[in-house]
This record gives sequence, C-alpha cells and structure tokens, in this order.
Amino acid sequence: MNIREKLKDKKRIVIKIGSSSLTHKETGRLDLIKLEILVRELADLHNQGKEVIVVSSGAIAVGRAAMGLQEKPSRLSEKQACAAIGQARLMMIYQKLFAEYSQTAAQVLITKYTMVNDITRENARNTFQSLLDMGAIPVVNENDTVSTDEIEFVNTFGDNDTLSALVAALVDADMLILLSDIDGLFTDDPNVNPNAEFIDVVEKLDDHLMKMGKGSTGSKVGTGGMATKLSAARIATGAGADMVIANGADFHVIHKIMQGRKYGTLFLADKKEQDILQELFENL
Ligand SMILES: Nc1ncnc2c1ncn2[C@@H]1O[C@H](COP(=O)(O)OP(=O)(O)O)[C@@H](O)[C@H]1O
Ligand SMILES: N[C@@H](CCC(=O)OP(=O)(O)O)C(=O)O
Repeated sequence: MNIREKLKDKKRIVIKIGSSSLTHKETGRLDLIKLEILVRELADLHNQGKEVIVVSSGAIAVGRAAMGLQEKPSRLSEKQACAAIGQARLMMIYQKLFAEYSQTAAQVLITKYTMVNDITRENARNTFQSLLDMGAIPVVNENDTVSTDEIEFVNTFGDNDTLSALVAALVDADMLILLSDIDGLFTDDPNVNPNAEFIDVVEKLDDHLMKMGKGSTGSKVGTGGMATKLSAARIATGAGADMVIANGADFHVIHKIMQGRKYGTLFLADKKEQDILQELFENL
C-alpha cells in the first residue's frame, strides 16, 4: 500500500510558506498570482471540511520591497521596521483573497515567550481552537517587531519552520506541510552539491539525517535553510503529526500532497509524546 494514502484523511493541517515561495526572486516583491493560487488551494481544503492553519513568512521581504531596500537590512531595528510594514500589507492581501472565497482570515502573531509561558501558551491554544471552531483560517507569523529570537538567532529557536512545528504541536495537528524553494530533503544541499540525492520518505529522524540539513539558504529572502526544517520535523513528528517538505514553486502541490501523491519528502509521525512542548521548553 502507498504509505502516503493516509494523508487523504488528515483533518487538521498546518501549512508553512517560506518567503522564497511568496516573492519574485528578481525584485523580492509579492508574487500575487502565486498567492492567489495558494489561497484558492487553502480555501478548497477548508471547503473539504479540513481545518487549516497557515504559517506565513514574508513580512520582512514584503516590507523591504515596499521601502525599496535592495539588500537584506543588517540592523535589527530595520528588520523589525520592515516586518511591521510588510506584515500589515501581507495580511491585507491574505484577507482580500480569502474573502473572495468567502473565507475569514485571522492574524495570529506569536513570540517565543507565548509558547514558553504556561498561561500564554494555554491562551494561544484556546484562541486557535475558537478560531477553528468559528471556521476562520488563522494566518500565523512570529511577532517580529517585538521579538528578536527568530530574526537574530535563527538556529536556536524561533524561525518560522520551528514556529510552524510548535503551532502544529500546540493545536494537536495531524499534518504539517513546509513549502520551500526546494523539492524536499536531499542528502546534501543540492544548490552546493550537484551529487545530492533526493530522499522520498523519512521513517526515523536520526542524527545522521539531521546532519544532512545545512543552514545554507538557496534564496536572498530565506532564513534557516534545511537545518531548521529538520528541527521542525523533530518537533512535529514527536507531537504525532506527519510532515511533508515540498516545493512551493507551484502551490497546486498542496492538493496533490493531500491526495497522497508522491510530492516532497514525507516524515512519518512518531508515537505521540504526551508533553513534547513542555519538554522542549524545560530545556531552554
Ligand atoms: N540537505 C538539504 N536538502 C535540501 N535543501 C537544503 C539542504 N541543506 C540546505 N538546503 C538549502 O535549504 C534551502 C531552503 O531553505 P530556505 O532558503 O530557508 O527557504 P524558505 O524560505 O522556504 O524557508 C534550499 O534552497 C537549499 O539551498
Ligand atoms: N517572520 C519572518 C520570516 C522568518 C523566516 O523563518 O523566513 P523563511 O525562512 O522565509 O520562512 C518574516 O515574516 O519575514
């Protein structure tokens, strides 16, 4: 039997979109045609009766493009200013596009401390539950304007790959999809090593596999590379969710993945650890 068949039955799905999948390579500006396809795909999943949560990067890239900055800002306050400008724009566009399909988008901005603190974590969990009960589609990002974790220390905790896995664990999702600028996990960074080979399914994420994910990014706007995606896989699979890393070059890939077709690298869920979030935060 095709191991991916079970993806058809997933009910609560978190989908993370990297900056590189949302913007034009040449200008860093939003790719509106792609964004339209993305929203249509997500609205359709919702129409199928599934619960959908989007974790969308892109605030800094969009803010930067809006202000005409050619390079990634180096000063933290500048990155945060770009995020403030870009997040509002991004959300306006999501809201408009979702409304075209009679869907309600809801902005959820989270920091590491939302997750670390028992009370705020529980609040966030309840808010997600209420949003899903109301039929809204939460659009999540790190609250970059007040949080420095994600944009400063990408290898430690707070990039959006990790954030999406934490959200998946928080809401007890049964599936996490990370859409990036690459087909999935390779044995090495294919942008650096032409002999790198594609990995179809990962049954157990051991240290050998973890080392394959390099921090190098293939784009001007990406953060974290494959290393943070593998950390995300550890968290998501440990929380009992299957995870797929796939290429977001064509967002139609979303329904293809959900139909159980062979797209991206599939990481199979572990037996669910009861308190994976608690365990993670104790070790901070
Ligand atoms: N083992 C690997 N397999 C695939 N890609 C890898 C690997 N190691 C590093 N990478 C790099 O990770 C990049 C994707 O991460 P990133 O640029 O952060 O994208 P995103 O914006 O989608 O999060 C790829 O373009 C690739 O260059
Ligand atoms: N929160 C940041 C994104 C940080 C991040 O992880 O980016 P990416 O590697 O493109 O998913 C933003 O919205 O610009």
